[in-house]
Amino acid sequence: MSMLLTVDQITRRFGRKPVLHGLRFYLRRGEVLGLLGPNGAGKTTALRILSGTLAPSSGRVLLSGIDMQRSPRQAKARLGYLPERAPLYPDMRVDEYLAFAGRLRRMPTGELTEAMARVKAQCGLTHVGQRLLGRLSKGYQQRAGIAQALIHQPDLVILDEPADGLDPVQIRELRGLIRSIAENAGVILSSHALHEVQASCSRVIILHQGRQLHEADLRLQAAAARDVQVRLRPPPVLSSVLALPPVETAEPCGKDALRIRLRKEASADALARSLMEHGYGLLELRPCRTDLEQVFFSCIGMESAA
Ligand SMILES: Nc1ncnc2c1ncn2[C@@H]1O[C@H](COP(=O)(O)OP(=O)(O)OP(=O)(O)O)[C@@H](O)[C@H]1O
Repeated sequence: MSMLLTVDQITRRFGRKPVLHGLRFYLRRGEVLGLLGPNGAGKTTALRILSGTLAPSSGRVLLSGIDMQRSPRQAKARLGYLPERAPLYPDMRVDEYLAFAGRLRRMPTGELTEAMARVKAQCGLTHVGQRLLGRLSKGYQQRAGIAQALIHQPDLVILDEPADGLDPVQIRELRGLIRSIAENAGVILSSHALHEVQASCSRVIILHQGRQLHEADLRLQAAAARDVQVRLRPPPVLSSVLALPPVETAEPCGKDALRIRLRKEASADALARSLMEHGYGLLELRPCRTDLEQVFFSCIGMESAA
């Protein structure tokens, strides 16, 4: 996969106050990268720099190899951006708004009609084209904000706190929409909610006080969530455990104990049954902790139990 976005040692100061300290990361097409951090961590500032609406104090942003500062028009033509406060005009109808967004992107009329139908279908807006933006629910307003960011089929889509203020149903719909966007583009979103990033993103960067403190592949974390530790009597024979249907992988971890990764469709109950059917007594079976929550809270200097 080729590199879609390269962020190279970005810093930013406001007056004498440093707000970002040397951010460095990359993004590939098809990835959803989450910038996770508490309020004031620098997420919005970072996204504004990536979207070309704010200049960095130093460092470079390359989008498909195009330097954002040297060739801003070419670079911006390849990205769609939904700021923290969606740029909506309450007196515009959804169709008028999307047409306006397309004209700002200099799309020819013929192309625009097709593009509007496409983004409305993708964002679930087809039946509200004639509704005023100001009369839509927060969830639909957010969809309209995302639709304007997608109108020109960008390679990179940047969403600042897209789930903020949405109810649980709207959040679930948003997650589906983000997945559909990532089929054709790279996505970066910011959030202060760990569970939101875990649900939507393939990779996460934890930001705190403008510093990039941790980076993790969430697909590996998701697999790790299927890990359990078992202690068995008699002491387990690895090959016999590996042959059990619920088991994807197994490795010894201490006396009479194994760390087992369950197959996607398997449950811990099925594993327990299977082990007992094969003559093992179960002394212990417990889920292995995924450590992202612990890492997040230790990054921001709080205990995870807080
Ligand atoms: N235009 C500005 N002038 C001065 N300081 C600013 C400006 N914009 C942001 N800051 C400061 O930069 C720091 C990072 O702000 P930023 O909005 O990027 O954080 P954030 O992680 O997006 O927070 P939130 O989740 O609250 O939106 C904060 O201390 C903020 O007060």
